[in-house]
Amino acid sequence: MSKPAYKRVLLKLSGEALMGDDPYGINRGTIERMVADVAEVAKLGVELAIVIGGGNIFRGVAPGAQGMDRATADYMGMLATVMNALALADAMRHVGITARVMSAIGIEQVVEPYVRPKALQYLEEGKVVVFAAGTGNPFFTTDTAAALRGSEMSAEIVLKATKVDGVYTADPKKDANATLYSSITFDEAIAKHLQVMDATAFALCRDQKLPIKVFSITKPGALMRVIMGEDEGTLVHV
Ligand SMILES: Nc1ncnc2c1ncn2[C@@H]1O[C@H](COP(=O)(O)OP(=O)(O)OP(=O)(O)O)[C@@H](O)[C@H]1O
Ligand SMILES: O=c1ccn([C@@H]2O[C@H](COP(=O)(O)O)[C@@H](O)[C@H]2O)c(=O)[nH]1
Repeated sequence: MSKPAYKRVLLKLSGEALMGDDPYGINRGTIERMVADVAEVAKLGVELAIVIGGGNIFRGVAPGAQGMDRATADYMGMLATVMNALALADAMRHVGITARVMSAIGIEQVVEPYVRPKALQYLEEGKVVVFAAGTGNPFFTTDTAAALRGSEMSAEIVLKATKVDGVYTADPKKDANATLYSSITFDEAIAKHLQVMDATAFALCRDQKLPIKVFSITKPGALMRVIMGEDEGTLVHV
């Protein structure tokens, strides 16, 4: 069997994808399918650092957050990612994968704080590290957290596992004529205002020369094909 294309990756898992067909929250079957994909990769010996989004929970509370102070709402969003991270780590435990959750905001009774050398040690030990609470700062996103933690962990690539199968000329959920890029430069993605990731995340990855692969988390076998270096999704590069 051929070898994985990467030794260490930063996997950004869509929070919104976790709700499956439910209106919000965590769909059991969906998280189990995601974890099965992750477990397959972890068992190959690929070091996995994961950042999880919060759209599945935050979308549920968003109507109540209307008119709120932005920073307060953002802290609520970050807390949503902590819940997802705990659920993800627990689902991994069920399939025999050891995961450690590290939070960017201090809630030490619940999860350990993010400490870079400790996270690196866990990865070297073969544990999956789930980074919760994004960057720990309001006005950012978990995509930027993925770019940040990917850089800090010296990952070879950021894998954005989302609800669409790559980067399109426009949002494919809104424009039926949008076409898929097989690759695109960071500068082009930023200049064209492609909203699949925020510009801060693109800019940080560009400056760190950290490529991004955007692919579908719902497409069976897509994560494994990406890990094996096969043609899947869109590569965003310098
Ligand atoms: N040019 C584009 N190409 C592809 N997707 C795009 C584009 N523009 C906008 N999108 C939208 O971006 C979404 C993915 O990004 P988004 O950050 O919203 O979600 P996520 O990362 O999957 O979820 P979460 O934020 O909960 O983790 C896609 O579902 C798609 O509808
Ligand atoms: O560094 C961060 C990361 C996230 N947030 C807030 O959390 C929600 C959920 O994250 P998604 O990236 O949208 O999944 C986000 O909308 C922000 O409100 C943050 O403030 N800082």
